[in-house]
Amino acid sequence: MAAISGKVVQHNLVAKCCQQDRELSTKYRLYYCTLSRRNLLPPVGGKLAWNGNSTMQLDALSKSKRGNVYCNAASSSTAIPSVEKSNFLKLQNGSDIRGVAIDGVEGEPLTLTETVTEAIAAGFSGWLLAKKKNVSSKCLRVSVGHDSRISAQKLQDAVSRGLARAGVEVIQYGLASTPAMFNSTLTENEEFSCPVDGSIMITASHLPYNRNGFKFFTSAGGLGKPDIKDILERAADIYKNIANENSKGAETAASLDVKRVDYMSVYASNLVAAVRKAAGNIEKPLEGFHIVVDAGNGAGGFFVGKVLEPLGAITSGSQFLEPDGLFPNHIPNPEDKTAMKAITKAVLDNRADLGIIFDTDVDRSAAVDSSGREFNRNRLIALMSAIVLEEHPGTTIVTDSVTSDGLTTFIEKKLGGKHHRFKRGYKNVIDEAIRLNSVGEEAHLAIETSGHGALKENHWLDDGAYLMVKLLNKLASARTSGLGGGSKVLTDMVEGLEEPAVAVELRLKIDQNHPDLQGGSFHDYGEAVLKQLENTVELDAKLLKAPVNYEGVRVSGFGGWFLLRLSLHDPVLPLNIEAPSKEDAVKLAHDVLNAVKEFTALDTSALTKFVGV
Ligand SMILES: O=P(O)(O)OC[C@H]1O[C@H](O)[C@H](O)[C@@H](O)[C@@H]1O
Repeated sequence: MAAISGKVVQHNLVAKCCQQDRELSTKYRLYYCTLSRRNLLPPVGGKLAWNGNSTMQLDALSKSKRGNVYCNAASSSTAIPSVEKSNFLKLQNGSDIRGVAIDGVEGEPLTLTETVTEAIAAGFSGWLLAKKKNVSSKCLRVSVGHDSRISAQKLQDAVSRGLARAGVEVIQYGLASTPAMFNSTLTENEEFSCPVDGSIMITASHLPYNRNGFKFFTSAGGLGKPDIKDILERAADIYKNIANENSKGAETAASLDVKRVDYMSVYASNLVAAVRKAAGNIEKPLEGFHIVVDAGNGAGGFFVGKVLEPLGAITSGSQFLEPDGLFPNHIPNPEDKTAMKAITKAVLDNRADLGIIFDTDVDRSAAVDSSGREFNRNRLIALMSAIVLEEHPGTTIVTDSVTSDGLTTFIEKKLGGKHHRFKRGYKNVIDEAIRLNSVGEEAHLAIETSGHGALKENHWLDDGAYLMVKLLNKLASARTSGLGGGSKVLTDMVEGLEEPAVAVELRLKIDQNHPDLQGGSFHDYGEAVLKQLENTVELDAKLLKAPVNYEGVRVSGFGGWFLLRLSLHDPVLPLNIEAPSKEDAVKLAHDVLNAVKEFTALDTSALTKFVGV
């Protein structure tokens, strides 16, 4: 790891100067930075040494609440396998990176090795540097956090090494939530080394324990698909060098100095402040409310001790708050039926006023009222829309494509807002809301049935915890205005939302190796299936194609609707059906089956089973 032992230590020291640049008054800045750079000594025996005095002086001047930690600079001393560029590109999952980080699951070979991770982090540094024109890499700082996965520590160290290669200052947050990581690019607090120039969250959301991945942020928000591709291309280019250096690891291992900051406390205190402010600056606006949290052993446990308790809530009965990357209790996912059952049971068993559940990295959430009624999917969107439309009458609510017709009626007829049903994908929904505002259409909420949601007032931060803060504000303010306690105020807000008797999602796989693809991509094949369905629908008088639709084929009929579309990530066509009865749902499913049955690479068995053929 020659480069680490030389360049990294040097860069790290110089980066430290840049941080001091931000902290020190002009008078001292030049002196200390010049001093420490001057005292940098050349490599000795494969390692780099420097005169500790200047660093100590700098450290003494720093008021950061942090500790210095040392990662092993080299990950291994064995030969590192080569990785093709195409394999790097396969790690892209929409606007995230996802891969296998733990070996041992049959058919799932390791793709996110430490060296690959290092290369990706170095690729991000390169991308960031290219964005921040006229800034030296040595003046960039990047925060790194992770969820509760068992590969988290290993990848955090690898990310840190990759960043440090480029001379970027690394600030580790340890266990953190995805929204907190984005927030660290916006927070103005030099004591905590904020704002950072970029941020990396190590997470694979609700996926199985062996997976992991990365989300990247700057103050402009989460990176988009083209940025991720750019980072992976850069990573593929750098990989070979890193692998060569890492293969020499044992002889040249050195220590990498990174900072550790308890940023989750800063982030959580902002949430506490938001609730206090909304309640008229009351210290404990939730006093007497019993609220249980289910963190599913992900990163959301902080919400109990750092948010609810300081606000005065009783939190007994909260469960699965301890991080455990094997997720032994249930999948941390508000879309998962078992997970929703678990929080509902906790609410009922504890006679709590409200239940809150988060996904692994806390960018998604759902709630349960005191009677056990779930606020997730369309109902959570209805509730959030009611809250936001009280504050911003007439505003547009942007949602994903699988939202119900009943939700549109509720938002438009009952709440007097406008429902803009867009595409699936939290980033698509948020970007669309930002676009609408930029062309003069006011939109304050972008939210998905998956439990992702972002508000304009919160910098369009995709934040499950902030969604829950909006519910807490409502509880607290209802009581202040004498409307009584409990979660009835929330339940009343979704009164009138029409809900279908049947709502299903069937996921139809495309076999990518099937001869019917004729060497083409699953994407093209999926598009051909959709075109065929569209043509069939046009000839059927009982079916009506949605006049405005942004993805797939959405059709009304038999008192309900269906949407067939391409998955954002997988060779899959998800089919959503909602209908007033099973019989009507089956009729809709039948029409889809008849239209697509000639596509032999499409696995329609779920559909066949549903229609009972
Ligand atoms: O298109 P699908 O396979 O149904 O996946 C769509 C979903 O993928 C991820 O989970 C994203 O975080 C969601 O924002 C998105 O809605």
